[in-house]
Amino acid sequence: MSGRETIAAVATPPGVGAVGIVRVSGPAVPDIALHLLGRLPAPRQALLADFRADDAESIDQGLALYFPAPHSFTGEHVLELQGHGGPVVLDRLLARVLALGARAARPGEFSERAFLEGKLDLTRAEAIADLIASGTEQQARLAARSLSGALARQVDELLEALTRVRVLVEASLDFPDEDLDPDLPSGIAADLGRLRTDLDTLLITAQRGERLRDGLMVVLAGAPNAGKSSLLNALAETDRAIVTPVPGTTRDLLHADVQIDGLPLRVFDTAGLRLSPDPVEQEGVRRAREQIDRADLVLWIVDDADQAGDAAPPTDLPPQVPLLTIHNKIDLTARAPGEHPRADGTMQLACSATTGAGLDSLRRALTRHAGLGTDAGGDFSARRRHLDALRRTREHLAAAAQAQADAAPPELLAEDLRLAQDSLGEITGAVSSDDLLGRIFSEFCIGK
Ligand SMILES: Nc1nc2c(c(=O)[nH]1)N(C=O)[C@@H](CNc1ccc(C(=O)N[C@@H](CCC(=O)O)C(=O)O)cc1)CN2
Ligand SMILES: Nc1nc2c(ncn2[C@@H]2O[C@H](COP(=O)(O)OP(=O)(O)OP(=O)(O)O)[C@@H](O)[C@H]2O)c(=O)[nH]1
Ligand SMILES: [Mg+2]
Repeated sequence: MSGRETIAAVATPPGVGAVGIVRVSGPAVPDIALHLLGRLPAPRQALLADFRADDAESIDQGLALYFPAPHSFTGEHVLELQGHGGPVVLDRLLARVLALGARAARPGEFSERAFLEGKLDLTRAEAIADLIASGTEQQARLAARSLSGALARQVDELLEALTRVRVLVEASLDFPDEDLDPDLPSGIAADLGRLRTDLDTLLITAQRGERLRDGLMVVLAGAPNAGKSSLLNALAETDRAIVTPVPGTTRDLLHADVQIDGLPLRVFDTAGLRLSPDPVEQEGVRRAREQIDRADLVLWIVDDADQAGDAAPPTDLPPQVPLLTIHNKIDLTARAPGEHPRADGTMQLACSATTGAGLDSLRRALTRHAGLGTDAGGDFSARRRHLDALRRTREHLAAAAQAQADAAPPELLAEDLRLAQDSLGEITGAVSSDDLLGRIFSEFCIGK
């Protein structure tokens, strides 16, 4: 810690508030406190004091809190100056602290130091940012669970199990001529099997957590005039998109952010897919297809009157994107609203954008698609970064299991396990690189 610079920032949001906080962290804190307050506050005890300018005149009267290292948020010496919440007061206070030897903190730098000082693992640091940014109660609840360590604990348990297997394998490498337990290979196989099952379970929970954090991208697609724009408006309860009886009305991509039971959705309206001589419409169709490729879910909209019975969606859609067929305009036909099983076992959903019939079923189908239909009590918020690391871990473990089954040289098995451990360790930061840390903490707000 010594030798590190002392950082400072306004920790409260810009604008006017009852109270505003300047936070300072680093080795120069005691010295800064002496100059600014005339004395060092007793540790962790609020001190009412004048915050003094260099001419000893008072900038503000406020509460000062001193957290000596290592018992602070960052693990360094921390000084909190809780003044009156006006932008000019806080700017003057920050300028004074900078003049006394601190430098302005970069976004996320306090949390980064907390991580580097071992106060927070990466999932908890990310959970702080997610908690602050959460837009729904559900997101806030899950982020709070991650902040309590729900993800970190499970990753640590897996890391421990993985380490135990590695120890067994490395032992057989280091002492190849010893009389090792003849049951060792089957023991390793069993441990590996359990590890892979536990990892898959964690991956499923993390996927749900990621969907709740980032939301689902849902794309409305289909033939012109099917009622895509009308459905966007109905789901968003606005007049976001232009609706006319003219096929080919929508050309640009439009989207609306919609919340269903705390699940954030970004719903895209697209140009109706058809061959058109009109270059503007062609471009619209190109953009629609691009968006379909990126979707978490495509709602394929058909006009119920146009479609006899079990209409199958076109075959030129990307096979990896899940698709739900929606029969719209059922107010004009005899079809009952809600879900109907199709002959091939998949579902189709019937609704009317005009009357609203069947829209509740559609909303339920959307939350079910996000994996939120069930009680999710053990959940936590997760990020794409965590999913990537879990998936890479899974691949390395699969390779390890294969090497084991093939009775491959133990060096290969050991290497796969080492790679698996590195990938898993990235999640909490047990294994990390400067590049990774830079990417994570630069997304935080200043003062955090
Ligand atoms: N005024 C204020 N409120 C705040 C924060 C802050 O920094 N200042 N926080 C900041 O984001 C959050 C609280 N998080 C904190 C986490 C750890 C410590 C801390 O002092 N930890 C020491 C002592 C622990 C103990 O006494 O049990 C440590 O970990 O050693 C302080 C705040 C939210 N509210
Ligand atoms: N009766 C009835 N009419 C509907 C319904 N949904 C949409 N329409 C009508 O169908 C026509 C086309 O609706 P849009 O929402 O513009 O259809 P679209 O799929 O966005 O069409 P394009 O943008 O041209 O691809 C309009 O006249 C709508 O009022 C419905 O559920 N019932
Ligand atoms: Mg439209």
